[in-house]
Amino acid sequence: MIVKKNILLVLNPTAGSLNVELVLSKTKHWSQKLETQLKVYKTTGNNDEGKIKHLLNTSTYSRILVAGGDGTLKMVASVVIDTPIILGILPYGSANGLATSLAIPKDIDQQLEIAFTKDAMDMDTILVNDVLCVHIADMGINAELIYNYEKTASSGMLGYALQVIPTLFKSGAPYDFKISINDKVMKEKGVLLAFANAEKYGTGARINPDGKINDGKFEVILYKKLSIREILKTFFKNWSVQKTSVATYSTTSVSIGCKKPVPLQVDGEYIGEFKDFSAQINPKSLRVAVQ
Ligand SMILES: Nc1ncnc2c1ncn2[C@@H]1O[C@H](COP(=O)(O)OP(=O)(O)OP(=O)(O)O)[C@@H](O)[C@H]1O
Repeated sequence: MIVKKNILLVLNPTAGSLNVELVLSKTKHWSQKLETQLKVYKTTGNNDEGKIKHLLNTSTYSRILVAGGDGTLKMVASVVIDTPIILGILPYGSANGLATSLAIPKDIDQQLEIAFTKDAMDMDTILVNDVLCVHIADMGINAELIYNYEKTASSGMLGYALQVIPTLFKSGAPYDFKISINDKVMKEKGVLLAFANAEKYGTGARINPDGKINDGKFEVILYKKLSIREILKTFFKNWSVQKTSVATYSTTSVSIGCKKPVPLQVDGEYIGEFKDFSAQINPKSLRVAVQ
């Protein structure tokens, strides 16, 4: 008797750009073709994490395919972190930060081929103030922008762009940062300080050109200045800031103290305002199928 591999599809029916019927029928088709046993779990927004943990306790799954946005992906990642289970990404959110950095294609059949059949990359994750970060976290002006965007009913990139100017008017930036890396302490002023595991934001803007998601390190990137023009340019793929206004440190951990509370966002989600920050790498902690 052939024992079929168990595959779990976690699908968020409310995610930004998801066509539920299409994803379901294509995934079932690939599962039949590859002779796997498919279980579908549709999220409800109500204790999905607990219900997925329960499914994993009752059967052994070799892969979990995640159809949704960054929120759904993070929720599943937090369940499978430090386990051998491989994640397949079907990116259908309004912004798909990790998928952009991993160059997951737009075509559903190509996505499913990767998710079902390709080998896993063991990627690093970061813990930022005890919050799991798979992609990029930052403190300062971008987190203020995300906070203002989440407060309004607007959606999509335009809604986000419209918040740039009002955010800059109200902003608490520049901030005073005391950055401690190993035994070195640096006092710097800046408008944005990022903890970058990946190379690019979901928009495609390359914040961390030398960043590798599986090198056991992350980059602390300090933007000393950012003009309105430069912030607007972060919406475009070919964005790069002038080297003179940026300082980059590659590390496995950092702690940061601020004189006043600074807003923090992790993987596109606003977390809150803090005076003290810490970030540590969790090397090779998440297995993701890539091309
Ligand atoms: N059936 C559901 N009904 C309502 N909300 C849901 C449901 N399933 C999941 N959610 C909510 O969806 C959110 C996660 O959405 P996700 O991030 O995947 O998509 P998105 O918001 O379109 O994408 P992005 O994060 O890329 O902007 C969570 O807040 C979760 O609670």
